[in-house]
Amino acid sequence: MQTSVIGYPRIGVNRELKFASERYFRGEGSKEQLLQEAARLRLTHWQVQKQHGITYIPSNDFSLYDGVLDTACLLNIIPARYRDLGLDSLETYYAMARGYQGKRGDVKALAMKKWYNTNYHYLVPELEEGVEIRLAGTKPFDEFLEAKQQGIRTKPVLPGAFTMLKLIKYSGGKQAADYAADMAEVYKEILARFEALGAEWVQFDEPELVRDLTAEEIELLCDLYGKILSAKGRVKVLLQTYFGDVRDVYQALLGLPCDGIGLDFVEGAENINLIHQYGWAQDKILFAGIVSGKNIWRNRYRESLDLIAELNRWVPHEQMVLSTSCSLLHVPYTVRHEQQLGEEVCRHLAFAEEKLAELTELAGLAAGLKEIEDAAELPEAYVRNEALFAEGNRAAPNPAVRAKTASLTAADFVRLPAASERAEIQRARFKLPLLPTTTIGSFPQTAEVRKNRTAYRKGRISEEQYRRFNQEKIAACIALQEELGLDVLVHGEYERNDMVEYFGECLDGFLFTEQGWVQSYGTRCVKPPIIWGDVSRARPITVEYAVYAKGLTNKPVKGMLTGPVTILNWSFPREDLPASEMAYQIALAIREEVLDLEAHGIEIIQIDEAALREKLPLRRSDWHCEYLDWAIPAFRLVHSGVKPETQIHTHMCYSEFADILQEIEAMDADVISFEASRSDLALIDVLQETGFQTAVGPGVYDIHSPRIPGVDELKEAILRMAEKLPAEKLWVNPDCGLKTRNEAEVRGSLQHMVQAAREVRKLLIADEHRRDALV
Ligand SMILES: CN1c2c(nc(N)[nH]c2=O)NC[C@@H]1CNc1ccc(C(=O)N[C@@H](CCC(=O)N[C@@H](CCC(=O)N[C@@H](CCC(=O)O)C(=O)O)C(=O)O)C(=O)O)cc1
Ligand SMILES: N[C@@H](CCS)C(=O)O
Ligand SMILES: [Zn+2]
Repeated sequence: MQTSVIGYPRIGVNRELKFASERYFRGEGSKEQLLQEAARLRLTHWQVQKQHGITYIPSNDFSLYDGVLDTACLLNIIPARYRDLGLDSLETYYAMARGYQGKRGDVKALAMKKWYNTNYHYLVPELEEGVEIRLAGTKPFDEFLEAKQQGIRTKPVLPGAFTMLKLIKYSGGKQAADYAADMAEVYKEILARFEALGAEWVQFDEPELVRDLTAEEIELLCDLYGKILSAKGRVKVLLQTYFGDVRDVYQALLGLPCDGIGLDFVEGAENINLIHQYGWAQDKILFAGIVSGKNIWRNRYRESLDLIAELNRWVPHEQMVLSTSCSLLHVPYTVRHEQQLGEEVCRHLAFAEEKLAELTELAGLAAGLKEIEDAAELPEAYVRNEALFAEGNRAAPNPAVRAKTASLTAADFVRLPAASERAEIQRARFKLPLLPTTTIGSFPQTAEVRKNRTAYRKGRISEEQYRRFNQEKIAACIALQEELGLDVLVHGEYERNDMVEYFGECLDGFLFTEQGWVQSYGTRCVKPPIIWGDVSRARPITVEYAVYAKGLTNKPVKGMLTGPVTILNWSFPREDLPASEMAYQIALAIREEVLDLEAHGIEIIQIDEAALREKLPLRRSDWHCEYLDWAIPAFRLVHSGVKPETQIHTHMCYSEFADILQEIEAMDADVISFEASRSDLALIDVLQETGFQTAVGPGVYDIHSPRIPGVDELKEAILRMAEKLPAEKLWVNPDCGLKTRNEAEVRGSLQHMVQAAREVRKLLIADEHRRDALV
């Protein structure tokens, strides 16, 4: 049986692409050096897949920043404000990705959004009226040729036309359907070019097909592909779906003149039922996504072979290719470099490279499926795999933890008194000014901050030296915030490598990797911890630094924690427990930390739920039973035990919140900060329309861009907020933590933010007085 990989990680085992890009951004490395490193990585990735015997190796899955942005540029979808900078194509690309502030102008970056239900973020293409969709680049063709020159005939991969049309933000009056004909023309041209270059297969990624689709959307899909495939020559087209099932379009897909359909059997359990119900098409190859592209656990061959056997009832062997369930972008490179985890753990793990081996091994076993059923002696690979799973529970259950989650009652999820009553108590306690200013938690994770951590980890400095350094940073951070005049301060999170990995390291039940990097956006990566056993808190985690920071100022200092849903969503979860049980275990551990902070005099505690929206099922019909019914209670469980006067904040980033505002309100926090700036503060309209009650801080500027927002721009943002929402419920803050920025950028931006808040505050108070005088 043949094998296919949907996409491969690209940042580099040692994050080489990140470092080369950031050197280039700082002006320390040339464009040639960056492009050379990129080419080296592409070759390495193709070679490793070839060595593992993968039949269909992807190309154009590589990106210097983001694949959707690459495709927007390829299709000429570049807003005028970036074109007008008059930069070369690479610099224009980075201006769209990161914003630009320099001699040629001052423009914000494109909006950034979560890539479906993952922790990867893509740049939202923006199509202005009058911009012609046309083929305006050669990247996919260049990379195909680059691989071909190395003797590897790849399967080029691009986001499909339907998905692109759905992801684009239309800034004129037109809509997706208005561009269908132009889009189809370009995709036809792309196919013709690949045909001429000698490609056998081209993969169009269509994850939009796993969402709920209307009749018009299905019509748009059929219309698009009817056109794109109408003049197709020999080159074969694979419509690749992932992250769910295609229940709304399965029959329509069978009717399209494509050559292959990729279905996800890991996250799309319903896909097998669709095949049962409607059969398969004789003219199509099934790319069966059976090896998970999201988890880091070994594939259980027996179950996969059972699934293949089941599929074989409708799809003959020769019409089936074994595939990953989605791109391997979402898992780390390889277990080989993990020195600390130990063999007894590592043998259960499969990162990208190990998944390549699994694909090939499984394909070999699947080819002899009949023999496995009949054989007296089972193949060695099969026996080895079964033995691994026969080891049983990897970590024994922790009876104390299980007893706690089992004895939870409804009252444990309710904070008293009601939010409105708490708001009064807290107003009297904190006496904060109108439009209080604060930040989201982290301050710059500079090279020296990381060096300090690395030095401590490697035993080059003592624990005391390590802590002293962090204390000095905290003291400087508090001094800076006082100097800038912020109202609610933070300690800066200098002790944390990452808001989730850090808690993973401090809680029992988690494992963490040394090299398990996964790209989150652009050059930024995370190392998700692994949930291995039952989770509990062995000792206080954040109290010491929080108390230290509080002792340095008379202003309130927010304690800073990561919430259970985010810790769970940004970790690699175990698969032998329901998500709700894992979430409640983590919630109980973080609850202990909340109560400890409160007991040590921390009056405001922020519990970040940055990832709350991320794992919301892609289909609305699945939202409650599968997710929100435990995710919201898990958050409530964390803070329900605090006193009325303790102010609980939460923070969420990079999501579309409009459709779950009711549930967000039900989290019952006292204050919520949202990402809003990069989506043009559109959220505040929805907050207004829905009469959102919780106090909010819709981020007033985008922290992911190095540009420093001007005072006027910030005033305008705050005024827009104050026009729509009651000023006494508004907070002023950046849209996320400041860890990715440098100190000069932070100082400049916060200075402007505080000044803008003060000026708007004055205006509002003057307005109020004027109104009072009139009355
Ligand atoms: C809010 N976001 C987060 C998401 N997911 C998370 N798990 N965490 C998040 O905060 N998803 C949505 C957004 C995404 N945003 C970001 C923002 C920034 C980063 C980021 O900066 N990542 C860092 C890596 C962070 C880290 O773990 N650093 C470690 C390791 C540092 C290191 O490289 N050490 C070197 C030596 C360095 C030296 O000596 O100078 C080494 O050990 O070899 C640490 O600080 O200890 C990044 O660099 O990409 C991610 C997501
Ligand atoms: N407190 C975290 C939240 C990021 S989503 C930070 O400031 O980095
Ligand atoms: Zn955030």
